[in-house]
Amino acid sequence: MLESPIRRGFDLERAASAIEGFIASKVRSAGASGVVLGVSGGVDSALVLTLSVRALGPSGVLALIMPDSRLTPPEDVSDAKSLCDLFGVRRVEIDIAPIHRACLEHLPSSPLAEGNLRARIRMSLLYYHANAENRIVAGTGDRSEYLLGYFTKYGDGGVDIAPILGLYKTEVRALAAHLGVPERVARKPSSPRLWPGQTAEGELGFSYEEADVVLHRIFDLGEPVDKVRESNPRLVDAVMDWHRRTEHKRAPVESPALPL
Ligand SMILES: Nc1ncnc2c1ncn2[C@@H]1O[C@H](COP(=O)(O)OP(=O)(O)OC[C@H]2O[C@@H]([n+]3cccc(C(=O)O)c3)[C@H](O)[C@@H]2O)[C@@H](O)[C@H]1O
Ligand SMILES: Nc1ncnc2c1ncn2[C@@H]1O[C@H](COP(=O)(O)OP(=O)(O)OP(=O)(O)O)[C@@H](O)[C@H]1O
Ligand SMILES: [Mg+2]
Repeated sequence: MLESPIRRGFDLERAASAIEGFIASKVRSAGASGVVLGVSGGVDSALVLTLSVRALGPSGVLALIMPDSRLTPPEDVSDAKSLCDLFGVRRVEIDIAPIHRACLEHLPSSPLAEGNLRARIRMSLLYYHANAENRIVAGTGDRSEYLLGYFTKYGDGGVDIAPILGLYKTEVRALAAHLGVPERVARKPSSPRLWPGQTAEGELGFSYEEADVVLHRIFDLGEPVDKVRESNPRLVDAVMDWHRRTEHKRAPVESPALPL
């Protein structure tokens, strides 16, 4: 029996069945023909692809491979293609470089905004295909990214369903390997690849192995932050800083109460 690296007694096989049931039920209740998702060559999208195929069969899944040809490593594209071929899933490849370049002709320079624009272009292309083929957009965000707010609002965060939002990154890797995702993808260091040289752990300032333990103790076990802090104050402060700064990404859009 495969165990979660951080949660005792949490059975990843049963988690996989629950996620597969969720995907099938959401597609059914939406009256959709299946899901569409972006497949990057990274582990999160590889796992959602795997679970979606198990839930819906290959014909229920459409994969968009959306490299920016100026930035995306070619091995990511070949990993993404191989994964789709492994599962017999239809794949559409779209180079987003010309779209990104065309947008920026009209926009002032900002490295962060230019990076997030890539995620938002991908979201728009996913929704185009969702509309065109009566599919729903399957998100690939995991619990670590969600609690840290490590995603682009209305970019990779703009989705219809979030099948792996309950799994920490360390669990995503374990489950992906268990379900047959090739090791090189299951172990690939995470990166949004929104700008040159970007890695998730480099930008966050800590590893997912470190963060997941802290997040689990605080958000699942309900331990007081001050108690968790005793083990490693700098780490816990850094993790909670990401969490607090991104509260707005997890909250419903706010509107004023009107004096009616
Ligand atoms: N208090 C508040 N209440 C309501 N809205 C608020 C707000 N503060 C900012 N905002 C809005 O949010 C915007 C900032 O959020 P956002 O646009 O997301 O931008 P931001 O969080 O600054 O950047 C996105 C982060 O997610 C990372 N990322 C992106 C994509 C994928 C992955 C990955 O894991 O692969 C990671 C990326 O590397 C970067 O660190 C502001 O421009 C503003 O519009
Ligand atoms: N080149 C790409 N082609 C298709 N989809 C992409 C591409 N880059 C990013 N995406 C979409 O955006 C999502 C968020 O990117 P992110 O990097 O967090 O996920 P990942 O690459 O699947 O895994 P990891 O977080 O471990 O790198 C991806 O899972 C995928 O759905
Ligand atoms: Mg990635």
